Amino acid sequence: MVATSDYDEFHKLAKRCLLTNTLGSNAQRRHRHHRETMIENISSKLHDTLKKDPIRPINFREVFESELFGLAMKQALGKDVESIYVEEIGTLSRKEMHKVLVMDMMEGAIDVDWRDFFPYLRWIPNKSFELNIQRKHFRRMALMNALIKDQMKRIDAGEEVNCYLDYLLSEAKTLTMDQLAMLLWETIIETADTTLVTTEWAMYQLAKDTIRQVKEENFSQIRYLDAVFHETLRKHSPAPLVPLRYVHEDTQIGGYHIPAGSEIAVNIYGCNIDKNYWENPEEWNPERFLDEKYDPLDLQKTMAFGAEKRACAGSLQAMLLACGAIGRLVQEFEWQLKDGEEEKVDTVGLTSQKLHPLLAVLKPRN
Ligand code: HEM
Repeated sequence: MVATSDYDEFHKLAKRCLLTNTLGSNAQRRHRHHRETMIENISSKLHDTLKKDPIRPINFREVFESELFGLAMKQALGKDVESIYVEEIGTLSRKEMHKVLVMDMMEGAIDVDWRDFFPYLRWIPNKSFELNIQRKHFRRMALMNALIKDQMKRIDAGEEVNCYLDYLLSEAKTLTMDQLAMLLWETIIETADTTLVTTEWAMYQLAKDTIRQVKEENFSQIRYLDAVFHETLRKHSPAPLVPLRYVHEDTQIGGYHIPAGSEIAVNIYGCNIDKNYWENPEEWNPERFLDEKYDPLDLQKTMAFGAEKRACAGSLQAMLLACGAIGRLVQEFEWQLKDGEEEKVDTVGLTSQKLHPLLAVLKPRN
């Protein structure tokens, strides 16, 4: 039997808390004002920039990334912190915090240790690799601890905010400080990365799409927005590989013998562009999801969120954030790629982010 990844008591506690306070449907309803503020801020930043220079291409990522990080911080800690003094590393601005908590960790996840390709040489030290990972981990933990301590002062002063930190402190009292820091950090990095990647690819596809001539009316239809979201996830899966699954017993898959003790990964990207399943899989075509065979409420139309017990806990949040932003941005502006942008489809990093940030020329619609 191939079991899903280990699913122990700690994992169950963590996932239950995360869904109850932050990512489940009731929780997402409570966090609606954060989403509305985020989209409002993005819209006014874009309008302000265009007022100053209407023909200058906009770097969409710069605006969206900063606002999404703010939402992640509010959801996790109750506050979008502008700067913080961390005893071990000094004072960090908001941009530096984003680097320590998100960018450095995403880079670290794909750092290659050459010894993985030559396991019999594992005894040779690879000091620079190890030091680099340790340094990133050290900075992340130091910053998370400082952020938590700061917010604990607020909580001790009797101020209650509906955020994940407050919830964990009152409902999961057995957590160690390190566990608390890691659980909070996990929601920050997951909120701040994959949703950005998906929204940026969706806006690229929409801005490029001269055939469909993106119409404002389409985007007041939830069904069309949903189709754009899922088609973007299919074509540009931000998690191309599902985390490893541990094989508990000898088994057969697709004619291959898989011995107990192996670890296997599922190629999500492969499933999402499989010609046996999708018609013209290379084409970005949201209309395919308007077919009645797809339930608009089903978040698992593609393999992008994984499957079974370990399936993504944040799929609802990702959908609400991305669809909310895409709908509003298309209703407010006409989008056109800057000349030469069309060919820029290379990806980078663990989550297949667009290598070149999307540059588009925007025109406010009345
Ligand atoms: C478009 C956006 C996203 C995509 C494509 C995505 C994809 C995935 C995938 C493929 C997995 C692994 C599933 C498996 O092992 O079967 C996963 C796990 C997870 N994701 Fe997401 N994710 C997204 C957004 C988010 C967001 C916004 C959050 C929350 C802040 C989140 C939280 C999680 C968590 C907590 C897990 C681990 C679940 C577990 O181990 O039980 N994800 N995600």
